[in-house]
Amino acid sequence: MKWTEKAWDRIVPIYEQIITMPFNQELLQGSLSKERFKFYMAQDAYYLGEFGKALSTISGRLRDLDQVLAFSQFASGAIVVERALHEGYFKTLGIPDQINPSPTCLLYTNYLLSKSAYSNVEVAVAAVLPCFWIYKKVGDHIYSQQETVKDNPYKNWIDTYAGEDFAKSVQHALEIADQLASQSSEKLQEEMLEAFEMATRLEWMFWDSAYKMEKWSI
Ligand SMILES: Cc1ncc(C[n+]2csc(CCO)c2C)c(N)n1
Repeated sequence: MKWTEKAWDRIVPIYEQIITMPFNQELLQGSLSKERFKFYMAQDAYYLGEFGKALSTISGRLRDLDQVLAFSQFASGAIVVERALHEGYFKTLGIPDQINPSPTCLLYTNYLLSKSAYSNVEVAVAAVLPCFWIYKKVGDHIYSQQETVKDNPYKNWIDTYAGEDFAKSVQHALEIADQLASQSSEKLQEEMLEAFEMATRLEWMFWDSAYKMEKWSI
């Protein structure tokens, strides 16, 4: 069994809950409040910048040059989306340039930055994988259902991760994770699974915190 198959099996219960979260249901229906979407967008822009840095760090730590190149392309992909948000949604929604991360956003980004710098690079790759894979799965799910909803105001955002190029990146990231896992000990593979599960949980929390428009309690 491939490592990625084991990884998916492990997070199926979380994935099933992600699909039915109010944030994603309302995004799909087009009924999500503008306030919540705006909160999400601002936090996501912060997330994307930090995620891009984590991917760059991983890129520099990989040994195989094809993998180095792939991760540096993923990093620029994340920053390009961040820039596009700034040019587009930030202006139309009136989001300020300076974003203070919410507790969950800071938790998730710092988790990824810390894994990318201080864990084995195999574990770091496993930690960033849910970002790709969960968005692909959730995106496909939403995309397949949204035909029923006319004039969804969030259509542009839903389309962001629906293209062929994104599908190829996800496939490539999965292949790299499997290549690395196949050269790793059982113990390291288990550590990779744990990081993958933790980051999946943090994806759930990121949507949940956007729906709640989470604030710092002090
Ligand atoms: C919280 C959060 N998690 C994942 C993504 C999706 N995403 C961000 S960068 C990237 C791949 C490289 O461009 C993908 C798939 C997001 N937008 N926000």
